[in-house]
Amino acid sequence: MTPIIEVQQVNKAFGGLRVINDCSIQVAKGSITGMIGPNGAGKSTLFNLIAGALMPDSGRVLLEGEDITALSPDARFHKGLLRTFQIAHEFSHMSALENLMMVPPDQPGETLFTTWFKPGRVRAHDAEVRRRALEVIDFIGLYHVRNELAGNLSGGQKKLLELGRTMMTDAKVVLLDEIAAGVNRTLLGDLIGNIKRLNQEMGYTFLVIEHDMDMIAQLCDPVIVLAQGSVMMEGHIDDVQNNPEVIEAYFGGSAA
Ligand SMILES: Nc1ncnc2c1ncn2[C@@H]1O[C@H](COP(=O)(O)OP(=O)(O)OP(=O)(O)O)[C@@H](O)[C@H]1O
Repeated sequence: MTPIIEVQQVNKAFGGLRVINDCSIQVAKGSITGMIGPNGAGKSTLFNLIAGALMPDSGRVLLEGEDITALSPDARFHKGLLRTFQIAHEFSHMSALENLMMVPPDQPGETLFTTWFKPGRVRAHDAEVRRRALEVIDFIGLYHVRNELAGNLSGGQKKLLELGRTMMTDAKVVLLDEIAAGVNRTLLGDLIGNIKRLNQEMGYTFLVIEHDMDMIAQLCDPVIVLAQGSVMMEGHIDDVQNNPEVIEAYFGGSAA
């Protein structure tokens, strides 16, 4: 396999609490890799380390073989590594289509952060951006609500819109953090279908943190199990779910 993301012997502590413990993972290019683990296992922390929101105390993060450990989240975003964001409060009063148009594909000097908070800087009426946004909104099945305010969309529709925002960029790897939470079953089916299409038709690699085992089973292979900040096992979901150590980590002791 060709890794697109490599986490090499990463450690991270908050105060005295060691949350990521000599952790190494590889995400294969073209895969939809799942990450599961009991509450507090360090999944979100690891995501933040990969996305650049946190710096490791030691160890390295590589994207396509390049050491990106010292890069900011913006720099990683421009290299095609991104995570979905909840629709920010400020943008809930804009239409679904406009929300997509706020994400410029590749404008030097513009970042997700600056476009999010300085909408005036974005050429929102650019015909090319609009054309792309219309394509994307059609792809994610929200064409019929394109002019609805984002704030009025259902929880599931918002998740689809978040996924659509990644399509306004030249994403290579998308980190999805609990995207199924609060989404009804019908829209969850749409979400899973879209993630698969983005993977198969557009070559996106996904790393997915999810508590919803159904979604993991339908979507992810392989699945990485994180426990106490390091990898407990990695494999097909069937093997993971039948592994006694994993069952113990989830259901034994005080773990949720
Ligand atoms: N900024 C922080 N400062 C201090 N402790 C933190 C910080 N972020 C996370 N932690 C602690 O690190 C541990 C791992 O948290 P993390 O959110 O990464 O786990 P998780 O596997 O994503 O859990 P969950 O499934 O509940 O979301 C927890 O004990 C948490 O309290």
